[in-house]
Amino acid sequence: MAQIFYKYQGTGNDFVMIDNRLQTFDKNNTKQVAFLCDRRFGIGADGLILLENHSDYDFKMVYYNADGNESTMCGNGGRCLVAFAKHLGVIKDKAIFEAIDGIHHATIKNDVVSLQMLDVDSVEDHKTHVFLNTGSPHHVQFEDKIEDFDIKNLGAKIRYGAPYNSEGSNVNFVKKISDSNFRLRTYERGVEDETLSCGTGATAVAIAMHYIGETEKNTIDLDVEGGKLQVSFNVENNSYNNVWLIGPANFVFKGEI
Ligand SMILES: N[C@H](CCC[C@H](N)C(=O)O)C(=O)O
Repeated sequence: MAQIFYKYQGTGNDFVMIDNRLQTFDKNNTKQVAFLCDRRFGIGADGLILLENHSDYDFKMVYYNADGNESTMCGNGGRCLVAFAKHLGVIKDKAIFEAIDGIHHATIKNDVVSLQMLDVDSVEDHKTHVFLNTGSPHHVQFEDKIEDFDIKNLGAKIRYGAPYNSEGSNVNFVKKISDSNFRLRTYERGVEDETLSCGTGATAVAIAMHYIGETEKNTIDLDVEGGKLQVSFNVENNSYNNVWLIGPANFVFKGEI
């Protein structure tokens, strides 16, 4: 029987989306997920996301990186899943759903999705870089030549090197434009390449810049390769809460294999 696949993208971070409310998708078939995400032999995407039923919330999110392995929270993917849920009629203009890192609230207006991210209570300032977890692990460091540097090699070296090693981390390179605007490029774990945008990465950069005193703003615009995201938060004695990731989430196509 043919399986229906959708494609959504949020500022260039793209995902194969599957309505798995009938639990028909083989979740243990890593090779099948990697095939579907393969940009030559398959549909092509940075990740694959299942929409599933949930007894207490609007739906459940299951996220896989392009390497086929289930992974931690995907901010852009969560935003795209809210748009997908609306398309399917599962929600109207707001959602509460469960993901691997907990419960998320979201709203959608036209094609813009606002997704509440988890609170961040621990930020590590290592001077050369900042490390924090915004639902996925993120290493953040400045890069003056952000428009032209070898992100794939430098990103891989950091991602596989100590202290991250095999578990790894996503790696974000940032340049300050103003107190309320930063540009970032991200090497993503599990894609093992640069992605045009990383939602948990943009969230990590915004919080990191505030934490190290690069800005006192709590609404920050993030320029990513695939567009623009906005992150807002409240701060209470170095704990970040009411954290929101805002940006477009667009339907690309529906097809079957
Ligand atoms: N590759 C990430 C998960 C997806 C993060 C990114 N796509 C986002 O929008 O947050 C990881 O394995 O930690």
